[in-house]
Amino acid sequence: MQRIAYLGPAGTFTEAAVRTLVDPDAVELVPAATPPAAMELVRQGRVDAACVPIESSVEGPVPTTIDALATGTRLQIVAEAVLPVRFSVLVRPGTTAVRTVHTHPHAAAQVQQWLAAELGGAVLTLTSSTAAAAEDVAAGRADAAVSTALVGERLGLVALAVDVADVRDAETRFVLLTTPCAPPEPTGHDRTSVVLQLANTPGALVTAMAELALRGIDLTRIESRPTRTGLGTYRFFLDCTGHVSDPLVAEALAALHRRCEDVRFLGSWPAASPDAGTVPPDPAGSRGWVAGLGGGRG
Ligand SMILES: O=C(O)C(=O)Cc1ccccc1
Repeated sequence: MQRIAYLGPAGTFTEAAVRTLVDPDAVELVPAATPPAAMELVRQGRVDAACVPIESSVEGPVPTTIDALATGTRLQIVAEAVLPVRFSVLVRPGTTAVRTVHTHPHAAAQVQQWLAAELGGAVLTLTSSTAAAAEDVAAGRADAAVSTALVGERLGLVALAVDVADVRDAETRFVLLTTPCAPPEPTGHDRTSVVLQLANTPGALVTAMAELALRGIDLTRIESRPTRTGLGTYRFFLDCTGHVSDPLVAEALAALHRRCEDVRFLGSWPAASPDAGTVPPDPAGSRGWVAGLGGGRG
């Protein structure tokens, strides 16, 4: 039976995400304390895959996930799930005053106005997941947790408020990672991701991005993260539409490989949200035109 690690403990949004990506009855789900810990289990061969949150529509990237993707032995994204997130504020039955609140940083970012308005004086502590925060409440280590209704029911907590959100319709993207493998077959709605290490020269980033732009490849995400070797040195995470088997995406990756100090391929996989379209193999028939010149046509 395949073993799949996920950001636990049981009841996290990540568990809900992994359940949409694999048949939960056909795999063993293995909770891990943090995204890097889940990813390390894959690198050590102790699980077959890991599911981790990578970005949210409100707070942007999950830094621990993307840093662990850029360093250590390479892992590859093979699938993604985009989930709407709804928060409940959970307390133990009979709680009358809330002085401490625990939650995950991405949940905190999505309910900060609500917390300030409703629980203004409470001290916020960040936890490794929303379910871990709820466990803290159940164990008496916190008065309230920003978590999910489901975890509240499981732990015998009650909801002080449900459907709490500063921004309506927030979504989080989760990815399924394995050791390097042949990417899943192209579907026509795929996403490709790379991490670039660029020379510290004027125009290096613009030139790299131009390799996509000039081929009509849509850049769907760009992040920079410090390399931790000194101020002013960054890695760039680029997501684009298309699949490594699309000729234009392959050409762009080859050009990036020529231009960058290092390119780490993070995978090509079916996109869950509609921002990823197709990259036509020969827009305007230009390849056909060049091929024809060799035969005296055109
Ligand atoms: O803590 C969780 O339940 C997670 O899966 C991480 C997370 C936290 C907040 C929003 C989306 C994902």
